[in-house]
Amino acid sequence: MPTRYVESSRLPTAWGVFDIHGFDDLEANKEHVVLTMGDVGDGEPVLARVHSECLTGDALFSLRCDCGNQLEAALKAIAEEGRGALFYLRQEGRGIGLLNKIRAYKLQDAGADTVEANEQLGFGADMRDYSVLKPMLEHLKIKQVRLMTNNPRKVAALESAGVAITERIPLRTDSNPHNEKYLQTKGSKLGHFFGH
Ligand SMILES: Nc1nc2c(ncn2[C@@H]2O[C@H](COP(=O)(O)OP(=O)(O)OP(=O)(O)O)[C@@H](O)[C@H]2O)c(=O)[nH]1
Repeated sequence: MPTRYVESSRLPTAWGVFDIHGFDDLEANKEHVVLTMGDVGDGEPVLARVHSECLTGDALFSLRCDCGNQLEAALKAIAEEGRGALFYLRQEGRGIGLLNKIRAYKLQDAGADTVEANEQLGFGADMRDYSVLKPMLEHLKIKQVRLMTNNPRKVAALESAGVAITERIPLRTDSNPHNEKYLQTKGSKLGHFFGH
């Protein structure tokens, strides 16, 4: 059973009330959460965001990435519609974890891009596994989504979880001097979409 999510002072209370659902991912030994608003299990397309954990961007306001701004923009869009779901997956650092992401930042400060830094640490460019989405979507009875993302892998992941993507909604936020190269590399090397 979901319980009420109490918004932080960073989210305007005018956005309304989200429910929070917890999911145990026993295989990966992770705990994920989903914030929902409204009736998401009625079979109609659900405005949705699959967001990967980024402690530095989401909680510590780092400008090195676009994560915090995207999280806020997605919650706002859901609140404006009064219905939707935000899947917050514990896949810190594109799946390499927080400490390795910090190591990768050091390599980026020395000139590597975000993909090269992962490779220099012995990881693939993107180590995320989205298989946990299937039981979460089934539990919430979500069958169709309008997905807020620039990432083609997330579109594929949801499709393979058996969900129809009725629309992909780009989620661009303003760049800054600290994340410009990172955003460029996501476009050139990770295939992120830039437009509709
Ligand atoms: N390894 C690594 N991970 C990073 C770096 N910068 C941000 N991240 C992680 O990248 C992930 C970004 O997640 P999302 O914003 O959900 O996804 P995305 O792939 O950018 O796709 P969108 O849906 O278009 O935002 C988070 O897990 C961040 O911690 C980096 O330089 N190196």
